[in-house]
Amino acid sequence: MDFSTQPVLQMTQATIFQGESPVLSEVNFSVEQHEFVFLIGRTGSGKSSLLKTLYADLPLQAGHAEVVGFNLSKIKNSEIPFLRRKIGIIFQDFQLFYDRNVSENLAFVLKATGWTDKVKIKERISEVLIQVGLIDSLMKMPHQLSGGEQQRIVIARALLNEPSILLADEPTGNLDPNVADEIFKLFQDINKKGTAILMATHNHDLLRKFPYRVLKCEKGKLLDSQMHDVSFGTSS
Ligand SMILES: Nc1ncnc2c1ncn2[C@@H]1O[C@H](COP(=O)(O)OP(=O)(O)OP(=O)(O)O)[C@@H](O)[C@H]1O
Repeated sequence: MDFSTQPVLQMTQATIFQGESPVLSEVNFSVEQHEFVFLIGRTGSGKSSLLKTLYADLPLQAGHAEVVGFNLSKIKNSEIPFLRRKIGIIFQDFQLFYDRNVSENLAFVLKATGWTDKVKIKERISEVLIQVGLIDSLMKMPHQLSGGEQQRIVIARALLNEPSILLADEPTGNLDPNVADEIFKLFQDINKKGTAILMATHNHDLLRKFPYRVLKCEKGKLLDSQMHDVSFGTSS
């Protein structure tokens, strides 16, 4: 079987819950390996809840979802770290360890995901830092870096285990417009190298500038620009 033709994630008739309350229902969509997809919708419309369900932070209580080969209805707690190894997760707030330098922040993730060979750990850390343009910051503490640089480290951290998809929740939300553009370019480069991207954003400039596919949370449903006429104007 040629796995490159399999969608990297697929949801069928899913309901996204926060506790007992349904947030989105009849969710049907898939993302292919090469795709860059925006996720939009008003505040509180369910973007973060959908992303959290995809990385098994919220349980899938109804419907079907397959993410990087894991069936979310059947996933065991012990399997969740393996799911997250194949998904890179990027938040708006950086969640770096501020008492460890960049190298230690990245090494922590590698060790926690089963890497033991010190030489390989060092090599992989260098590779991802080169990819995000921050190899010179290897020994710096996070507070010595700008917001944009910290976000690059977070992206480097997400890339460590060569994920099939990056799930990004407002990754440019706290950054100046110029810095946000640079970070966005980095996501595009990563996508061109074959990693799918699903990015929640309120940034209408990005939506206007880049004609990627759009998923929109609206009135408890998920609209897909491949099938529906999705307007950007009401998504903030
Ligand atoms: N931890 C939680 N417990 C209970 N309800 C929650 C929780 N987090 C979010 N909700 C509710 O779920 C709904 C969807 O919220 P969610 O955070 O997914 O929206 P969002 O589209 O990501 O919003 P934003 O753009 O502001 O990040 C909202 O009604 C929200 O109040």
